[in-house]
Amino acid sequence: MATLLKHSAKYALSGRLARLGVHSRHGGLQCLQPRLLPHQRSASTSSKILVEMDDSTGIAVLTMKNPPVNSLSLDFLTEFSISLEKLELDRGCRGVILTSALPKIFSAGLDIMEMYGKSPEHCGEFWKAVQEMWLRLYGSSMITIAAINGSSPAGGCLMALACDYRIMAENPKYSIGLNETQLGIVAPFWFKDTLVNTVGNRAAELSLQLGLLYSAPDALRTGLVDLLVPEDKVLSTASQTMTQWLAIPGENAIGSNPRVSSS
Ligand SMILES: CCCCCCCCC/C=C/C(=O)SCCNC(=O)CCNC(=O)[C@H](O)C(C)(C)COP(=O)(O)OP(=O)(O)OC[C@H]1O[C@@H](n2cnc3c(N)ncnc32)[C@H](O)[C@@H]1OP(=O)(O)O
Repeated sequence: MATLLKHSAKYALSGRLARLGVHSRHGGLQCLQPRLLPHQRSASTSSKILVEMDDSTGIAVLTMKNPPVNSLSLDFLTEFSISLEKLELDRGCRGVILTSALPKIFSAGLDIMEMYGKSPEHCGEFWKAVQEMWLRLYGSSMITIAAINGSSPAGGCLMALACDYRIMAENPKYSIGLNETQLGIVAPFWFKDTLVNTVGNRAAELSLQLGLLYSAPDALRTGLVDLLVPEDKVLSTASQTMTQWLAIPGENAIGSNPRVSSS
């Protein structure tokens, strides 16, 4: 079941995109430039998300700006999914870097106020939006990199785990992890499997059962993140890393992912 996850998410969305007449944009090798000229950039912004697209590289930076902590409210989730869908439909976009505009916080996870004292209808709508966002991100046919420039508990961590690669600021004060058990939430299967796929069975068991939050160095040791860099280098490193990933021709990077190819 675990290995089916990413494949299922991609399949579900590729089916939907195919119905819209959209096919993979991953073409051959592209000459990528690390620096942009202003006319090569385009930006679109909604109240909670800023999307900056570099047409010369095919790399978009999606910046979350939902103060105070980038919590995943219904409005935020909806804007996020729409932004990602637009990028998915943009044949020029091949990679998305996900980051935060807020100091010290990547995302605090689900907005707890959306789950408190709300009607069953609202809760249903909210949970649907959560799953929609997860499907879009985890199943994206673009390369996705989380540039984690602050703490990222619970759903914030899961958002980063849904990306292909995670780069975190090496600030020991920042923490990341799936601490839902501490909050009385039992992890659904897709949530557990996403962690198992990333850190392996034993680390996932400990992490989930104890609801552990890891410091940045411990997150690297556990494999929860792939790379630590100085705080002011998180975004530039994400761009360089994305350039390497996009240099892999065609869909090989996605097709070579064991989570996809073994299922
Ligand atoms: C891919 C798809 C994925 C899909 C994802 C699917 C996930 C499924 C399961 C996930 C479950 C969850 O995420 S449940 C949510 C779990 N999240 C948490 O428990 C996070 C708790 N928050 C924190 O740890 C901290 O706030 C942290 C983020 C580190 C920031 O600390 P700071 O000291 O800088 O700031 P604070 O003073 O604590 O918080 C500032 C204000 O923000 C509010 N705040 C903090 N967290 C909040 C939150 N989650 N929702 C609403 N509001 C929050 C506080 O109440 C404060 O409000 P004022 O007092 O008014 O100023």
